[in-house]
Amino acid sequence: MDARPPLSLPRTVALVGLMGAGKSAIGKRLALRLGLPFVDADDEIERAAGCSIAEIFEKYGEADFRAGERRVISRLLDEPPHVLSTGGGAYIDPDTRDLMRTKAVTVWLRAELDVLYDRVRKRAHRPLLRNGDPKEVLARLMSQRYPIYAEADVIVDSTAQPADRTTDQVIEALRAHLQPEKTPA
Ligand SMILES: Nc1ncnc2c1ncn2[C@@H]1O[C@H](COP(=O)(O)OP(=O)(O)O)[C@@H](O)[C@H]1O
Ligand SMILES: O=C(O)C1=C[C@@H](OP(=O)(O)O)[C@@H](O)[C@H](O)C1
Ligand SMILES: [Mg+2]
Repeated sequence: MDARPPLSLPRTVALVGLMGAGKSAIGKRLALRLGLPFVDADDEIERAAGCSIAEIFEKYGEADFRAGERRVISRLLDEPPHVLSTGGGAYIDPDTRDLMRTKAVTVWLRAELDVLYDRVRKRAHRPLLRNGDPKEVLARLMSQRYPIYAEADVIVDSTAQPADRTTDQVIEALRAHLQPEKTPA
């Protein structure tokens, strides 16, 4: 039993990381545990566009998707504190990253290539993984994006362990970041 007071969040917690890191899955669990609303930015983009992310990429291309993503995330970051799972490229866009830096506590769910691949290979809805070998695409994106995700406020490893355990680790890492004086060394 944890006798410490519940973690209170002054700002939205935004989860970042590559496709398959578990941003959506861990985000839902984290919101439940913290008693906060959960929002998946990708769902909000689909709702605003009236079509799927794959269709947005097909019809308008990635640049238009990023512009829509920026608008939606900007709107969400002006709402009261919640848990926000973002799509893997959101934090890579410099303007969206600036918004998230200013208005959210950012958490990078860092995962190894085999873990990511094992999670994404079962589903085909991610447009960036449809062109070429998905494992090679993920490896390339890791080398491009990991130095940028590393700028997040908090970093937690998303391993093959149960998702609830990773959620516990996110909560501990947030506590250490937000209330360092109350966290035992
Ligand atoms: N330990 C785990 N942590 C996070 N996700 C997991 C785990 N084990 C299996 N998964 C599954 O991996 C898949 C990819 O996760 P998802 O949350 O969609 O990632 P993202 O939003 O970062 O792309 C989901 O179907 C999720 O249920
Ligand atoms: O990495 C990316 O650029 C993308 C990740 C996806 O979200 P998930 O990371 O939740 O799969 C989604 O936003 C879109 O397909 C683009
Ligand atoms: Mg997701």
